[in-house]
Amino acid sequence: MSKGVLMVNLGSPDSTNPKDVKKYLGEFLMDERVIDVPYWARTLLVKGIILNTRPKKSAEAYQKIWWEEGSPLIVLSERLQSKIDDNTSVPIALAMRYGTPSILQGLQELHDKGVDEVLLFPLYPQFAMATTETILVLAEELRKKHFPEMSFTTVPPFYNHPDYIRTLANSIDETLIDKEYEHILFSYHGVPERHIRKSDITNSHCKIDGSCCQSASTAHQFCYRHQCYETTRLVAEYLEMKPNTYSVSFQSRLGFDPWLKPYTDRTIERFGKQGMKNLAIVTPAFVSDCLETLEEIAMEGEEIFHEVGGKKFTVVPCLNDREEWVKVLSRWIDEWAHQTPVEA
Ligand SMILES: C=CC1=C(C)c2cc3[nH]c(cc4nc(cc5[nH]c(cc1n2)c(C)c5CCC(=O)O)C(CCC(=O)O)=C4C)c(C)c3C=C
Ligand SMILES: [Fe+2]
Ligand SMILES: [Fe+2]
Repeated sequence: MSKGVLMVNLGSPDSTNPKDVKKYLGEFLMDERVIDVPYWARTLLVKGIILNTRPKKSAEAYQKIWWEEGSPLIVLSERLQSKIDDNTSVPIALAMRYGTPSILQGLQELHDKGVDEVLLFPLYPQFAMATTETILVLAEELRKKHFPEMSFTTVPPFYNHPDYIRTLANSIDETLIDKEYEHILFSYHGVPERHIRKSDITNSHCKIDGSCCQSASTAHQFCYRHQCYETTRLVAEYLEMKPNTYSVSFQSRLGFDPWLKPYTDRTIERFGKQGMKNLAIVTPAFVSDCLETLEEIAMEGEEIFHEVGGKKFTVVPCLNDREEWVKVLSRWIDEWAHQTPVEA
């Protein structure tokens, strides 16, 4: 048996051309775990409505953050892969759930290197059906179809792993050490409330009323909301943050369904209106900076804050390819690769 790793991130369009953005959004939004309505309704909504207007607007947003080497999300994921590769002897392939390099290409790359035991590594700290689950389902479909001899092990969501919490806390500390700030906002990507109910394996725990996520439940292994609040609680504990100096919000909502609240844009606006002058913001649902952090938070968020009287808006970068994070991931991979199988 030969081992290898497939790291999977979300993906980006091939370029900022509206045609490429449309192709990417089409693949992304037609995923039944992203827009989880019957196929006919999804087709009507995505192909009939969203793809007629959104690609132009999204392309303009991508143009503001695009780098010479390409999409920040892809470039940063490649840098992470390359640095981990330097630290471990295990073959590491990188794939994107949407766009390229695809999961099929990543598995093929590992297969060509003789790998038949794959560590599937979704690059998401918190579980969501629109992120972790869709990667695992597609990878398994492709394995069965193209690589039946392969076996998979999956890296579980690491939202509460001490190594992740410490690395995230250190990155916050490093960014904010000499900065004045009154409050840290932990802004996570949002999901429709319906997704939380669908992922509730008990069918009864999640009430989305603010209390369920604090009472113990087996539902929490698949509860994005619980996992976001846990990441926040553990980082706050690690940094010994005082109550009321930090809070949680959810960004990037799309459409008219209720999404997880409170919404980030409205929270930033409220803080400014209440007289807050120095706000810091961290985005723990993203391990790599991307459109949602570089444009929606660092540009739009800052603009909202300034419009309502805020002065200083400090954004903590994602973990990206920072050294401590590379070391953590390399160690996780090495520990998996060198563990001795448990005897039956
Ligand atoms: C119903 C729509 C969406 C759900 C649900 C959703 C969940 C979700 N997404 C991320 C991470 C990222 N999303 C990004 C971009 C993005 N997300 C949506 C829609 C949903 N996301 C859209 C339409 C877009 C594209 C941009 C736009 O038109 O607004 C990105 C950035 C990609 C990039 O190229 O930089 C990331 C990363 C998570 C973690 C998540 C659920 C927890
Ligand atoms: Fe998203
Ligand atoms: Fe919950």
